[in-house]
Amino acid sequence: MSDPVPAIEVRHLVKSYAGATAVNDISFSVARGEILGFLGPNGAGKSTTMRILTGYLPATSGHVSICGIPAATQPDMVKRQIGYMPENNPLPEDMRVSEYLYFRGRLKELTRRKLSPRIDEVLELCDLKRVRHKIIGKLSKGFRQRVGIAEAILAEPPVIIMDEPTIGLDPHQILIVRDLIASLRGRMTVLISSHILPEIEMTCDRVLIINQGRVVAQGTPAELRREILGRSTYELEFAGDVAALPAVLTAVDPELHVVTTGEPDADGFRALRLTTSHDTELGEALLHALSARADFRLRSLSRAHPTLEDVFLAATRRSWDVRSEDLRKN
Ligand SMILES: Nc1ncnc2c1ncn2[C@@H]1O[C@H](COP(=O)(O)OP(=O)(O)OP(=O)(O)O)[C@@H](O)[C@H]1O
Repeated sequence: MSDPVPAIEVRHLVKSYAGATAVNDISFSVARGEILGFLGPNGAGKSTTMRILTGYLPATSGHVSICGIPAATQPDMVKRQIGYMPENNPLPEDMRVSEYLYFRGRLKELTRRKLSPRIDEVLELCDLKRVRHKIIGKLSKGFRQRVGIAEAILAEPPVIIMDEPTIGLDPHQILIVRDLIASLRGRMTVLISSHILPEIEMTCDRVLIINQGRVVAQGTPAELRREILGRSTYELEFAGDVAALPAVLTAVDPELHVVTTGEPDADGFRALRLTTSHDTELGEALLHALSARADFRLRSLSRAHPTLEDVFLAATRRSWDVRSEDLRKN
C-alpha cells in the first residue's frame, strides 16, 4: 500500500518579492517514490518554489510540508529530509571530490563508519570513481554536475530536489544524468526542473507546468496530451484524388479531416496530415477504408505523437491568452 502522507505537499503557496508576486496560489502533491518534472518558462516561479520547499526561503502564505513536516515551522527538520541541488550549484573549487563528499557527509551527520562506504557507493552510482582524487575546480561541467547530484543523494534523503541538473551538459552527459535520476525511481521522491523537455518526458512519471506563478497543467505526459491538445493526428503518404478523401474519412470517424496536404513527389505520393478530436485508435479502420478503394494508393500510415514540447507550448500559451483576456476585462 502506498504511504498516505505525500513526500511533498504544497497548498495555496504564495510568494511575493517587494510587491511582485512570483508564486501565486500553487497547490500540488508528490507521492513517495514518484519522479515529478517541474516545468515553466523563464521567470515562472520554479526556483522560488523549490527554495521554499527546501526550507531556504520563507513563503508569504500557504502551506508546504515534506514527508508530513511543515517547512514554515520546522525548516531544519525539512532540510534533513531533502537532498537539494540548486541552479548553478556552487561547489568549493579547491577541494578534492572525495574530500568534499566527506565534508558534506559529516555536516549531514553521517557517522564516520557509515560515510566511507556510502561515499564509495555514490561515486560508483554517479560514475565519479575516476575523479575522486581530483580538485573540483579542474573538473568539466558534466563531472561537476554529477558531484552536485552525488552530494544531494549522499545521506539517502527521502526527497531529492534538483533545479536544472542538466543545464549546459552535452548529450552524452545528459544521458548519464538521466540514467542516474531514473535509477532513483521508487527509492527516492524526485522533483526536477528542466528546460530540456525530452529529458523530462523520458525520466518523469508526472509533470507539473507553471506559468506566471500559477499551475497551468499537471498529469502524466499522456494525460496532458489529451487534456491540452485534445486531438489525434495521423500522417500518411497517399496517391490518388485528394478531393475524394473526405467522404472516406468521415465514414471512419465523422470528425476526421485533412489538415495539411503536401506536394506530390515523382511517384505521385503526397504527405497528408489528418486530425480528429476523438482519441480512439483509428489506424486499422483507416488502413482498411483507404485500401478498399482501387484508385487510392497508400505508402505509409502512422499516428503522430505530439511531444511534451507541443504540450508545454500550448499550455503556457493558453494560460497567457487567458491572462491577457482577464487584463482586457479589468
Ligand atoms: N530575490 C528576488 N527578488 C525579487 N524578485 C525575484 C527574486 N527572485 C526571483 N524573483 C522574481 O520572481 C519571478 C520568478 O523567478 P524564479 O527564479 O522563481 O523563476 P524560474 O521559473 O526559476 O525561472 P528560470 O527558468 O529563468 O530559472 C521572476 O519574475 C523573478 O524576477
